[in-house]
Amino acid sequence: MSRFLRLGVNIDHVATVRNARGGAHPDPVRAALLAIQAGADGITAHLREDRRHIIDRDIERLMAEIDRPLNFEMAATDEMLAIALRHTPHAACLVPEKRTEVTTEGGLNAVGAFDFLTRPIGALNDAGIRVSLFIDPEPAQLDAAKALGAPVVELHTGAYCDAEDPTERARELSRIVRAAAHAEEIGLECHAGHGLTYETVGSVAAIGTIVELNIGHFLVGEAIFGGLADAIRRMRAAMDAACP
Ligand SMILES: CC(=O)[C@@H](O)[C@H](O)COP(=O)(O)O
Ligand SMILES: NCC(=O)COP(=O)(O)O
Repeated sequence: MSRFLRLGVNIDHVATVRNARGGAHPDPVRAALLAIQAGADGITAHLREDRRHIIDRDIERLMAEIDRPLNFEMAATDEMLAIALRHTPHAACLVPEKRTEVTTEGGLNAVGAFDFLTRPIGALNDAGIRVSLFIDPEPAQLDAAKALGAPVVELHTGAYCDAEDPTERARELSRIVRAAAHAEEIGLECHAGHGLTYETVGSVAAIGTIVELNIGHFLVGEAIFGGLADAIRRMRAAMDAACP
């Protein structure tokens, strides 16, 4: 039997389209419910400090209306920590944020921001929220995550997905493979995500120590052409086909 790899569907960019007109349509919570029906094992939503896509009310509604784990992506700020502690989602994934970036450009610097991260990680752990750190696939970052008491890391797959040159893509994939092996060696649960597509997902899904993938932007884009449920089912099939 193949191993089970969870698919978390990120609905941020349903909210991007909604916010383009400032109204209520398309509703990201409706998208989350549809994603679950289509096979999502969890929902991921990133409440950015500038609220460019997901807004506070979306998080309140997701907590009330979905019956699958919510992975709440957040910057490690006092404001976001208070929101996480108020809602107590299943998981909180700490991500770096820059106001001017178009998307999350790199991983959290768990090594450099070690002292700064100690308090929010401790508070989330104490509240029973499963803490994950969104980091680049670097062993030193995983070691810092472990030392900080985070039980989970999510490896940033953006550099691998964005690489156009096959040699560079292979190099980026090996970094992910090595980091995922290191996660198992030091006892961290390993997730991955960012920029994954039908084309790039297989090589990451094939890494046996990764147990969850979080995928959003590509699925929302594909939904324009064939519907969200169909895109999720195709992604699930691509993951299953690659699972050892
Ligand atoms: C941390 C991460 O990877 C997600 O937040 C996702 O990329 C969607 O949000 P943005 O596109 O706004 O970064
Ligand atoms: N943490 C990664 C995520 O949730 C989805 O990233 P993307 O597929 O929207 O790039």
